[in-house]
Amino acid sequence: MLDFNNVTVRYDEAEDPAVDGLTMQIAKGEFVCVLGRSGAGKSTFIRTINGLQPLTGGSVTALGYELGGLDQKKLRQLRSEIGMIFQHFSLIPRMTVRQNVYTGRFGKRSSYRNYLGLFTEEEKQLTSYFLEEVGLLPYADRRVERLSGGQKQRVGIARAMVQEPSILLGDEPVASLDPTTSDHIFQLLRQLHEERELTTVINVHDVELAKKYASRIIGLKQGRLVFDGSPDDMSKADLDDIYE
Ligand SMILES: Nc1ncnc2c1ncn2[C@@H]1O[C@H](COP(=O)(O)OP(=O)(O)OP(=O)(O)O)[C@@H](O)[C@H]1O
Repeated sequence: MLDFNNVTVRYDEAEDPAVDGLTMQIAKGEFVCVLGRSGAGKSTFIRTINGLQPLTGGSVTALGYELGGLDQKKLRQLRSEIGMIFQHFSLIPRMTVRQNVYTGRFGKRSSYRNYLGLFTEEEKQLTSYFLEEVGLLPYADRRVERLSGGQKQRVGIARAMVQEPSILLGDEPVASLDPTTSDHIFQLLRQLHEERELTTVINVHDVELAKKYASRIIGLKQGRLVFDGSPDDMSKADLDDIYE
């Protein structure tokens, strides 16, 4: 499903690489949480999966395609298979909940249809279905700027899901939310992960959330893999090593 082969990313002028020779595979159906200190390379790693982050060395293969070697059309097609949710939601505040969720379909449609805002009956139903799944159907016509942080992230999740992705990525999706809301969001993500048979990779700062919801935990430190195992395998010493 995802294959990382000696992946290295070095930003211009940085002394050390942000991701340093990462080699591993992620299989279909895994729910992976990525842990690490601030600056450990988690966001950079996540962004290599949808081709947002150019590599300095190595290769990433997603769904059988090596990301580095794709033309624009194929890259767009592959990206439409990969949903992403963000820490700061990345929504359009003045648009309604439903309009924001529709934008998740854009990668799957012609620019012409996007420009005219033409949506098929099936796309409308899909949008309503996921708004119901995330508990926001009653808010469908409300502007996003009038929602709470937790509700905004539910919009972000619905937007990713209408894309009908096979892979779901999350870059600190609960870092701006309180602990109870964060737990509810993870519960929802895990539920959708099972229902839609996704492969999920999420960066998270909260170790307890990772232990509760992940099937596999990856620990990064200075861009290197220092832990890779199930939540049950992760000892206090492993955690100390990741965060020291
Ligand atoms: N656009 C950039 N240009 C230069 N250096 C960058 C850039 N983005 C990240 N870095 C550096 O790369 C390293 C890894 O950053 P990254 O954002 O991937 O870490 P992170 O683990 O996601 O951190 P955080 O938890 O704070 O979001 C850091 O040293 C950071 O300063």
